[in-house]
Amino acid sequence: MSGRTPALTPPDSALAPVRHPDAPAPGEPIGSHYEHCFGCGGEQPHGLHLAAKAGEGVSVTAEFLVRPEHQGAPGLAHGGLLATALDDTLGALNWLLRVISVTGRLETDYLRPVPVGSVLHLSAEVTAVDGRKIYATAEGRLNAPDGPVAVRADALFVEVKVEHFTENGRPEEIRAAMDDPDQIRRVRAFEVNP
Ligand SMILES: CCCCCCCCCCCCCCCC(=O)SCCNC(=O)CCNC(=O)[C@H](O)C(C)(C)COP(=O)(O)OP(=O)(O)OC[C@H]1O[C@@H](n2cnc3c(N)ncnc32)[C@H](O)[C@@H]1OP(=O)(O)O
Repeated sequence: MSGRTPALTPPDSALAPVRHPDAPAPGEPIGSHYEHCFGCGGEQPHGLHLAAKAGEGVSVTAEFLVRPEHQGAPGLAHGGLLATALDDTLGALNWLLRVISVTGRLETDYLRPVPVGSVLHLSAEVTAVDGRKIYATAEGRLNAPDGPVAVRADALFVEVKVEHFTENGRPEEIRAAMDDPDQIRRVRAFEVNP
């Protein structure tokens, strides 16, 4: 059973997404947006360590090795972590559009169990943009880019300013991020663009 709610169907006024001229080239690694991110950060020992790459158009791919720390049932990935993997892959699309956006809504279909030891091959693409609203879709395939689809999602991301983080994040982490030249460089990549 699957299907998406009307909130995830772009309105007639929505436009086709446009790849930003400074987006990473197809095949180029995108890198983590924050080293402590549970999805893609290198500093999270039990995180998913997703490694995303730019695709063609406004799309990305990523891989997720399911480790024992990611179990829900014995030997199987936890569904919430699979949603995290989809969410974080969708979040990497920010680099193709060169806007900062956050998940407003994420609807996930679980089609097959995902065993520990599997590599989930994820892909995501923006399907439409309507003002601040970014409509996107993602899927995860088992053990090969053309393997069986195990999970899929439709999502609505909403464009935000950097103040979304600086005004809402816990001050300790915000201060540390502001003191980290690499983090500032990442955020500036968005700010210098229209
Ligand atoms: C110094 C450090 C810097 C660090 C720099 C890091 C940079 C790189 C970060 C990348 C990160 C990615 C990581 C992975 C993706 C996450 O996991 S993001 C984390 C999870 N998401 C969140 O925490 C978001 C929490 N929600 C919110 O903050 C607010 O609800 C939102 C989503 C920003 C929207 O609030 P808002 O800005 O007040 O906008 P609002 O007017 O309510 O909505 C705008 C439009 O969207 C629609 N909308 C909003 N929510 C929904 C919804 N749930 N369903 C349907 N429609 C909706 C509204 O109906 C409205 O539509 P229109 O009326 O315009 O037609």
